[in-house]
Amino acid sequence: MTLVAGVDSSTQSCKVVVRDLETGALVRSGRAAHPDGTEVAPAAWWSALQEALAAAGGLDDVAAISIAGQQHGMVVLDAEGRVIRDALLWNDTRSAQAARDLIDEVGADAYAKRVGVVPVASFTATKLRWLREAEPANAARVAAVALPHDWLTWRLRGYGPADESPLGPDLEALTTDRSDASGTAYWSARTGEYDLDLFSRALGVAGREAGGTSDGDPGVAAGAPGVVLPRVLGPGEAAGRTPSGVLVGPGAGDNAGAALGLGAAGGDVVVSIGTSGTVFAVTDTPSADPTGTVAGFADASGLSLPLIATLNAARVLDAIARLLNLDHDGLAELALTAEPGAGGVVLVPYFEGERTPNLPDATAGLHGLTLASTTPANLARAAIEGMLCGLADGLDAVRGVGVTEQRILLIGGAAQNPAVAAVAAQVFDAPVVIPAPGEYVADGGAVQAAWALTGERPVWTVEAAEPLPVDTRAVIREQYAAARP
Ligand SMILES: Nc1ncnc2c1ncn2[C@@H]1O[C@H](COP(=O)(O)OP(=O)(O)O)[C@@H](O)[C@H]1O
Ligand SMILES: O=C(CO)[C@@H](O)[C@H](O)COP(=O)(O)O
Repeated sequence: MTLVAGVDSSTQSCKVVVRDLETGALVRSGRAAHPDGTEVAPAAWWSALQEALAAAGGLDDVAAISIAGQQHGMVVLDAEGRVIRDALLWNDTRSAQAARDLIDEVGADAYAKRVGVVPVASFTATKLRWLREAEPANAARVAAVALPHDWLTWRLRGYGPADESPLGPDLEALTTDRSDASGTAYWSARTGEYDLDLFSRALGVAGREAGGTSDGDPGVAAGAPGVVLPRVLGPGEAAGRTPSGVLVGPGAGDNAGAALGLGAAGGDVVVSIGTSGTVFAVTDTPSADPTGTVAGFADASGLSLPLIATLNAARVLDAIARLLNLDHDGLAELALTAEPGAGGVVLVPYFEGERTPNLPDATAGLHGLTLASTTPANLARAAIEGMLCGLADGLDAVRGVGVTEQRILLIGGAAQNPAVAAVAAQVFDAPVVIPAPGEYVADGGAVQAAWALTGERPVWTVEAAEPLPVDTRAVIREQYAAARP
């Protein structure tokens, strides 16, 4: 049996799946936790990857692997291949002013036309601008900028600081893929190229794409001017091999990874409820929304991935469950005892600020409280309703760039919660399908590994329950629309 592995290095944890190349059957899996916080030492991802790989039985009998991961995080490397400072993650909002400054200089329309996105604090370019202004000494040392999955892929192939890696700090060997590059705000899904002017506006120095074509190739001579940006691999293109010879696929941003793992196609809209809430679809043509609500990302199969993301999803439920002293099942049970609309109680869940809508400094608010409506059950339901209403607004925005859906595929840690499923059928006005419990981002990595190994995208079956019948309760979105800013 030939085995392939996929990784999801996500915000909260690292997950590994090992699958049979022929059938796609899950053979082994493993996971390990990531530290909390919006600023994380990449070394923690590397040790979580080792732990999750060991839990999944290691790579000795695995032919190929590919790493998908959280998007946008800023990993800055010096000329010795060392990480200069902790990575700022996608949900770190300190670069909100930097985003506004970049838009003022370039224009929202121009950004959308050039790179398919308008900067918000999540995107890498804004984090580089923040670094340049807040930590100029660190900015001056930057020799390469990578995303989380780029850096892990590079380390897995044996690169890194000389005292930590067999192949040393060859920055020219850095790679990324189309989907993750499209989340930087300096790479265009439309042209398939870096926009080096937008990069230098962010960090204040010139950038250039790494020249190495694969392990062993000489690439651009070390010391060539300009900050190194990872070479952008196409779908099915290998990044190289691990020191022990395992083929390494291109990797992907986690949402593009999930689309690949699910086999999402025309008519499918994916709603993912993990740390982030995301709504996205695979489309033939890139989108360019000048309002910046919908990001015109690339997918991991050569197509496009219009996407909205919220900063407040599964952890809203974690917080309210904690407050009510319940576990996830207890929260579900309690929420389902309340009526749709939660007796008029609305939770606008901007606990971490918000990205959709773009309100980086917002906080959460509870509305509609009366003495009669202030019950644990209404609060539990309001948390689920508020979180899903944010995503339903996002679905409307994704429809606004021309996406039409026949069904919604609901995935991510919170999708298995029975109350989330039931309320989703009341909030979304389209059939909701819940795929079998699984790690679809890591599965996308396994698809990439198989693709890089054989030259063909594998066709594996994804099990799913019957669609939930549409059960729209208009009150839920109406009262949310009245309460949110
Ligand atoms: N049954 C459940 N109900 C609600 N939330 C859940 C449930 N199971 C897991 N979660 C939450 O889902 C999140 C993890 O989901 P995941 O998709 O793995 O996130 P990420 O990929 O961002 O790390 C955690 O916040 C976890 O508490
Ligand atoms: O910022 C985005 C997408 O633009 C997020 O979706 C991140 O990619 C984090 O994903 P999770 O860890 O929540 O899956």
